[in-house]
Amino acid sequence: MVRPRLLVVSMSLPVTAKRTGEETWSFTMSPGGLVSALLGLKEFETKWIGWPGVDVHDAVGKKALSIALAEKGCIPVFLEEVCDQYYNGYCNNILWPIFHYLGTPPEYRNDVIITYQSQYDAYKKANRIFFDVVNEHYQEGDVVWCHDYHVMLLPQYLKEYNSKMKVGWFLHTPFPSSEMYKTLPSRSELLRSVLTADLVGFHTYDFARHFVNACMCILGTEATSEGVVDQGKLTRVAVFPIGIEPERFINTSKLSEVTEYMKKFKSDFGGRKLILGVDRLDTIKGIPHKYQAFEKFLEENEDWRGKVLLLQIAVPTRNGIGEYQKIKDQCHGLVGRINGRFGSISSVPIIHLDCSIHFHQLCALYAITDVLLVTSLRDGMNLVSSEFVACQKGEKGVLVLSEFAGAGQSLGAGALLVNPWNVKEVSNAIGEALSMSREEKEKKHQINFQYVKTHSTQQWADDFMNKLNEVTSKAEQETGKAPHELPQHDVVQQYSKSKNRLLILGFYGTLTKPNKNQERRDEGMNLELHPQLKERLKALCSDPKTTVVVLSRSEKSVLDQNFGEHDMWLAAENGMFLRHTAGEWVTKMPENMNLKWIDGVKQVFKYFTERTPGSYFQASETSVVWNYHYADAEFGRAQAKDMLQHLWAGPTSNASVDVVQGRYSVEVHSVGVTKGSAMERILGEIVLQNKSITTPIDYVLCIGNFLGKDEDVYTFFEPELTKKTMSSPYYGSGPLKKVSSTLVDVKGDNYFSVAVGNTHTKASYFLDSSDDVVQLIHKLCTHNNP
Ligand SMILES: O=P(O)(O)OC[C@H]1O[C@H](O[C@H]2O[C@H](CO)[C@@H](O)[C@H](O)[C@H]2O)[C@H](O)[C@@H](O)[C@@H]1O
Ligand SMILES: O=c1ccn([C@@H]2O[C@H](COP(=O)(O)OP(=O)(O)O)[C@@H](O)[C@H]2O)c(=O)[nH]1
Repeated sequence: MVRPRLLVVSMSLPVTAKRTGEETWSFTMSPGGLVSALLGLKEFETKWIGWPGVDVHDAVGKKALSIALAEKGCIPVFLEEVCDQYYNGYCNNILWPIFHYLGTPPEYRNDVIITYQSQYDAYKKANRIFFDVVNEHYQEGDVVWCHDYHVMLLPQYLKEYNSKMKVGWFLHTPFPSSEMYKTLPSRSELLRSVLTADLVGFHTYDFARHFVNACMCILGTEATSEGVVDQGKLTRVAVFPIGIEPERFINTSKLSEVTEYMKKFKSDFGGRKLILGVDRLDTIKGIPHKYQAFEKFLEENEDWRGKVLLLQIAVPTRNGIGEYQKIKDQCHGLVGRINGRFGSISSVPIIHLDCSIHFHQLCALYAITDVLLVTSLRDGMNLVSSEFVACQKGEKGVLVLSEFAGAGQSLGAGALLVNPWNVKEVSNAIGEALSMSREEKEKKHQINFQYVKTHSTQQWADDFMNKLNEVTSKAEQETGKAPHELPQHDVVQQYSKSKNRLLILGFYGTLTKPNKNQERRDEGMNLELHPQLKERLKALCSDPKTTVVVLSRSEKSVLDQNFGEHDMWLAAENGMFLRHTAGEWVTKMPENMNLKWIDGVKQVFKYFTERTPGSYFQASETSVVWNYHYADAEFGRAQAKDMLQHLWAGPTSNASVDVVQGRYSVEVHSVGVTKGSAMERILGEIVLQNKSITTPIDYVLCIGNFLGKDEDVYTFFEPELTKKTMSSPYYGSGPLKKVSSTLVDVKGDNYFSVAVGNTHTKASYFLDSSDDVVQLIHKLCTHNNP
């Protein structure tokens, strides 16, 4: 099978560069799990795009570094002056703490606007720089795999530029509950961008669920078992727990150098039991909590004093950030205190090392460890746990693992899970691990070893890529059916040529002001006519060759209020009532329409409104709608489900009604009340009142932001369907009889059906927002005089 080339994009490259001369560079491996994990991708032709860990300002240096990195399959991204504000600022001081439930750091609380905004600007700039580099190296067919919170805007930049690029985004950290995520000022922009990717991946179900939930609460998208649906477009969201490259650890542990280290360390530690900690010195790793728990253990277990050593490898990280300096001091203080309390002339209970160690030493330590202690307060996965499992030999050690690490979900069965905030619990777990029987330790180890062996990095990447390919090939199949961007030039040209035009316009989302933030809570507010439309509509409607119909689900009074002054047709309640603004309302309900169900439905809606804060309902003459735009989204949805049960069991059980679920609404109306079905009657009335009509309608433009059930209006005028409709009994016996053969003359090039803000539609074309509708109307009314 030919695999596509893979462009991996992450903030850091796997190597950190150091300048050794004008044109010479040396490299060390970058720390952290993301790098370790991605180095395990062997079966793809991979180019890695990222920051080389240094600022380079001169062209000679950049060129030399690019050449040296190219030999390692790496492409540098030079971030220059934005680097500090971007990496230390927005990424690691805003996104990182929020994603790990630490909240916004204190310094931002007094300086939210300046600090936040300048750092977010740097974030945007940096993402643009990443975009430029990806673009420069992208070849058709490549897959672009974006990693982590550093590049959340990248999917959007890539897709805007080339919608055919296959783009995946994977988050290595937790995605927090929406309650925490909501505090981020740029919350919706980041979510929207991530949703443009073809596939979005997380380590655990919790993180995926939180993401889907945040989209639902903040953007008002829908959740399905496959992912997030926004305006009909589905973004797949799935869970891919990362692994390690087990063979690398297993084989390295067998090397003689490693065996030598094992012997040496054992002798250095003087027969004491070894508790090991390996973490970047990061606030989320809970190192102070680990020390406090160990102190408690020593306090309560006098017998173990002098017989156990806690060795903590605290790998330096993010030195440019104040919080990371503080945590270092805090750890040093605690170690001093505990060593002072429980140490002796010949030994101390804690060795804390502020450094990284050689891979062979790391494997040797993993191999001889009795207890690996992981007390992360939050951790995306924690690969150290898996590495420890892979390296264990002889009598096995025990994994004590924080329940707040992603690894807790995959290695929990073979570990002692702990809440790192509960010092006593961790202390007890240390005791339990140290005294566990050999058999029990072996049993636990085997469970985890099987998992680690079978869930490799390669497997993880294969799963992600297979899913991405599946998703994108499905999307390609569907692209043929997708609507095209409205060719506005043709729309205007055909308009100029035509003699009798019909314009059918929706109201909400079509002629109202667009929701700028694109957040759910703003949706219910935009019920007023777009401010730039008034004059333009006036001009449009005063053209004698143009008939304008506003076809909305709104009530008569709302249409009167917004459009009463123009020379046009108003079709309220999805066409159940119709009037020309010069005349009175007439009822256009089908005969024998039974509306007896309305009172019962109103009672159910009233009941749920009282019990759902922020919800409300509106009853018109032919339908009842319950809205929960302003209610808690998740609760609103649960209530809506419950409401459906009540409706089906009660007032709608024997009634001929449709119950339609909108994004934040439940609507009940008589069967078949759709905009498309109303079109026939509307057209009949227009013709009837326009007795002098001599020219057939030779231009139809239908624009809306309609519910799925109302999209039948887009197909109503399609040339083949129009012919069918013309010969239907309705026309034969009704008011259109006389003009039926000459009523509508649309052949396709003079018919435009347009969905606003929705590319998953039956309409042939789309426009992005009502701002575009305003522009278009402007062009139509100035077509002779632009
Ligand atoms: O490059 P740094 O800023 O120094 O940070 C190192 C990496 O830390 C984070 O790693 C995460 O990825 C691991 C693998 O998926 C996961 O096991 C761990 O729980 C995470 O914390 C960060 O997400 C990376 O971007 C950094 O490179
Ligand atoms: O001196 C060291 C010790 C460990 N590690 C590696 O750092 C990674 C830590 O990954 P983890 O997922 O546990 O946490 P992260 O640092 O990514 O948050 C592991 O692969 C370790 O082998 C390292 O780079 N240098």
